[in-house]
Order: sequence, then structure tokens, then C-alpha cells
Amino acid sequence: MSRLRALIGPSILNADLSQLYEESQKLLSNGADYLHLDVMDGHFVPNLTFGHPLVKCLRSKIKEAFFETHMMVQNPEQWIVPMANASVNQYTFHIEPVSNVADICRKIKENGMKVGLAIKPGTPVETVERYVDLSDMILIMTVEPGFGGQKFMEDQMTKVKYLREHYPLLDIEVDGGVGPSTINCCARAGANMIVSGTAVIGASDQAATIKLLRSTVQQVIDDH
Ligand SMILES: O=C(CO)[C@H](O)[C@H](O)COP(=O)(O)O
Ligand SMILES: [Fe+2]
Repeated sequence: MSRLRALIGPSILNADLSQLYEESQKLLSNGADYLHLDVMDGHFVPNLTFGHPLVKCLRSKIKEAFFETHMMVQNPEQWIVPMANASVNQYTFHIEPVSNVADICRKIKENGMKVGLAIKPGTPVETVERYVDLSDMILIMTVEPGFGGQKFMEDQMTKVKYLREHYPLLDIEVDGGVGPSTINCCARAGANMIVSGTAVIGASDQAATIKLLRSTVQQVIDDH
């Protein structure tokens, strides 16, 4: 029996952020396994979202849920302590702008958070594979980071397949353009942690959409 689990983490990027608490609570009530919080600094990506002050406020109202922050920032080391103080559970950062990946992984763990390592579509999988033993999860981006609602890049599945073949129990996350029409592709490639923004937020039946995404992925895991 594999201990891999299919987990669905909606991204609140394209939700009504004036209602962040209500939107987040609704996603959790509708079956989300965790929340994927997209932090952008306007440097690493050409967009700005929010930072640790907002995450801390959200945490004060939502005590139990697993929070993953997807740090699309130029200097991920800078925000480790503030995000730990906001009770973030997993700190996922991009390795592209960083020269001391191992130090950052260590610091994240010292501050009580899990480590996620993310790569952009143009970054070879070998670049992140070097650090796999230092991480709890690898995020393969399936759009250029920066904006929600973009088209899923199917060619990124070769990276997911490669990782799954070599690391059968590794948590592998996909993020960007993932929804009911692309989930089969992600599941077959071997992703088990699924970020979905627009497709879940805009769904007429959020609970049914989350359930469909999870059961599609879990089915592939169970068949192996
Ligand atoms: O990291 C992201 C963008 O950089 C988002 O998590 C991602 O785009 C989710 O939104 P959608 O499912 O609408 O693509
Ligand atoms: Fe994201």
C-alpha cells in the first residue's frame, strides 16, 4: 500500500480578496485539503499580491487548516521568520533566484515549517532534483508564475513523470491551469498535490469540483 495521498489545495489568487476569510472558509468547508497562498513581490514575478501580515490575520481566524505559502519572491530567506510567526505550515519557494538553497531549506525547518521547492517552466528538473533530500515537496509550475487563469502547459508533465519514476513516495505538486479538463494529465504523470485556482473558485459546484480532482488523482495512485 502506497502512503501517497491525493491532496487538493485551492489557490485563492483569483478569489474575491475583499472576502478572503469567507472565501477560504468556503473552500475548506467544500473539502479543500489545504490552502495555497500565492505571495508575489513584484520583482521575481511582475505582479503583487500579499505578504505575512495578511497571512497572519487569516490564520487568526482559521486555526486548523494547513497553509502553504507559494513564495514567488526574489529573496525567499527574508520572509521565513515572518511566515513562521504567521503559523504557516509549508514554505514553498522558487530556487531560481537563490544561490544558497540548502541554507534556506535548513532555516525553514529550524523555524518549524515544511519545505517546498518550486521551479518555473523553463527550469530543468535536474536543477531541483539536487535538493530533493532537503525538501518535503517539489512544485512543478505548469504556467509562468505571476498570474492566475493561464493555460496549462502540458509539456511540464515530463518533469512530473521523471520525478515520480525516481521518487515513488515524493510529494509532487502542480500549479497553474489545473482543473477538471487537465487533471487526468497531471494524475497520470504522477502529481499528488494539486493546486487549482480559477477552476475551483469559479466552479458552480465547488465541492463537486474538489471531489472530482481528488478522486481522479487518488484513483491513479491506488492503481499503482
Ligand atoms: O502560482 C500561481 C500563479 O503564479 C497560482 O497558484 C496559479 O496560477 C493558480 O491559479 P490557476 O489555477 O487559475 O492557474
Ligand atoms: Fe501558486
